[in-house]
Order: sequence, then structure tokens, then C-alpha cells
Amino acid sequence: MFLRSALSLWPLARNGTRSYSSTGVTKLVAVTVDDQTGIATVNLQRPPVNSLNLELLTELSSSLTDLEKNKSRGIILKSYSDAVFSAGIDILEMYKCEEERVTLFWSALQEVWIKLYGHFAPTVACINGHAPAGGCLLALSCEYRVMVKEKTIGLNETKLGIVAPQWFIASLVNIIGQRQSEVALTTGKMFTTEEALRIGLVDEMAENTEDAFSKSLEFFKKFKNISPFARAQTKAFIRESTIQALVKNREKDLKMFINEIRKENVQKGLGQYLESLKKRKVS
Ligand SMILES: CCCCCCCCCCCC/C=C/CC(=O)SCCNC(=O)CCNC(=O)[C@H](O)C(C)(C)COP(=O)(O)OP(=O)(O)OC[C@H]1O[C@@H](n2cnc3c(N)ncnc32)[C@H](O)[C@@H]1OP(=O)(O)O
Repeated sequence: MFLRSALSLWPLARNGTRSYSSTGVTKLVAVTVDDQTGIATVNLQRPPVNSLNLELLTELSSSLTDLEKNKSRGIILKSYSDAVFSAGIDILEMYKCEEERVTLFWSALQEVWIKLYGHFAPTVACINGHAPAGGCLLALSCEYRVMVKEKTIGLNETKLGIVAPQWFIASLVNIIGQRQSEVALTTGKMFTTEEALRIGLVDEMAENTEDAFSKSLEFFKKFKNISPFARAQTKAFIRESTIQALVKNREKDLKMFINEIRKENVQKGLGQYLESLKKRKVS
């Protein structure tokens, strides 16, 4: 009953889904809520590779707030593209960046992670494309991961000459354990879907996006006979210490980020990495 009235805030589309965007105009994040199940699909749509810039993160953050307020029954996070789930942080947010913008940018990333990692309803990452670094972080924040075959995922920060912050690391350790994380992080390992499945970094492999989406929907059925309150509170207890570690240190984490990326050698490395991405395209 409550769900129905909450969902009525969203305009109903002909196919039984309600669409909305946090800004009133669908832009970088499109949310549709299935009228029957109350499950929201959050589609990242920033071509070409869904790299995470301030605007995308701001929209994602307000979409997550709206879903929390509207008591969504669950979230499926996916990409508009069948090639890339998210290329991670937009390198241009870190390369030759202005202090004011980079402060807003990193704060928005922290905010998204806190909201997604701690979202009360079940969350699934439908990883229908490559998911390096920040893209992997978004997937790790969800409770369940379904990944399309022959894609790649991982926290490859060291390959860019940067260090993954503690909360990135904790998100990985909580899923694959300390030993596997240490090897993966220090080597900047990008796992194929098959490898990721083998070490438990993802939970299921899918043939294609459609299959991944339908497997993502199946996940919610596990909670058919479980009290939503008991489920949500258990999740909160399990995730609380990881979330609090960042919440209590947001300012310190922000300063560390700004300090780190402004280093001359880091800026040089980021510049070279950007160049290599462009060259890779030509060859
Ligand atoms: C004491 C010290 C303590 C320290 C504490 C910590 C302090 C903080 C440290 C900082 C941490 C910062 C964390 C960062 C995490 C990140 O997310 S960094 C980003 C990492 N991302 C990547 O490495 C992905 C790079 N991209 C790719 O590998 C590929 O693009 C792809 C596999 C995703 C897709 O391949 P394909 O479909 O072939 O597309 P492309 O032709 O490669 O790309 C199209 C287009 O997009 C541009 N692009 C790709 N990725 C990015 C990106 N991340 N940012 C910006 N732009 C990107 C690419 O250059 C192409 O552009 P053009 O069309 O050529 O203009």
C-alpha cells in the first residue's frame, strides 16, 4: 500500500514502468521503476564510456536519494552501452584540475559510494560492459554482481600510478578477501568475467545484456519470504563499519586525494595515460 502511494510520485509509462530523472530531464542517469515489482533500473548513460564526472555523480547521488525516499524495492545498476559499464573516474576530473571542481567531484564520489553501499533495499550490478577502477567500485558497492562474458573488471589504479583509497580497497576486500585483494590491487589486475567469477568477484556470468538483466531480476526473488526490515537491518549491520570508516574521515580522505593527484609525477602519469588511451584507439 505504502509502496504504491510512494511509487505514484513517478509518472507511469505505457509499459508499466515509471520513468524519472533527478533533474526533471533525463540526462546522464535514467531511472525507471517497474510498477509491478517496485524494482528500479538505474541506467548510466554518459557516452562514450560512462566515465564518472561531477555531473554524472551528482545525478546518480540525487537518484539514489529519491529511491531511498520513495522506498524502492531494489535497484539494478546498469549501463546504456553493451561495451562499457563504466570506465571509472573521468581522468579529466583529475588531470590539470581546479581545486573547487575537484573538491565537489571527490565529495560527490564519496556521497554516491556511501548511499549505494548503504542503500536499504537490495542492489544488483548488471555489469554489461567493462568495469575498470571507479566502474568496478560502483559494482562492488552493490550486493550482487551479474557480468556479461568476455568483459573485464578490476581496480587497476596502480597501473595509472595512483593509489586506491581505503574505501575502494575495503569494498574489494569485503568481497574477495585480503589475500586476493592484495595481489589484485598491487598488480592493478583486470579480471576477465570468467576469472572474476572464479574468485567470487562476480556472482554470475551472463551471455549478453538481456540475460544479465534477467539474472539480475532473479536475485530479488531470494528475498520473497524474508522480512524486508530484517534483511535491511542485517545489511546495515554488516556494512556499517566499512561505511563509518569513510563517513568519519571524509575531510581527511578529500585532502589526501587532492594532495595525491596534484603531485607532479601523478599529473605526468595521468597525462601519459590519457595519451595512451587515445593512441590505443587509432591503432
Ligand atoms: C600516502 C598516499 C595515500 C594515497 C591515498 C589515496 C589518494 C587518492 C588517489 C587517487 C585515487 C583515484 C582513483 C581513481 C579511480 C579511477 O577510476 S581512474 C580511471 C581508470 N579507468 C581506466 O583505466 C579505464 C580506461 N579506459 C579503458 O580502458 C577503455 O576506454 C575501456 C575498456 C573502458 C573502453 O574501451 P573502448 O570501448 O575501446 O573505448 P575507448 O576508445 O578506449 O575510449 C573512448 C573514449 O573515451 C576516453 N576514455 C576512456 N576511459 C576514460 C576515462 N576513464 N576518463 C576519461 N576519458 C576516458 C578515451 O580516451 C576515448 O576518447 P577519444 O574518443 O579518443 O577522445
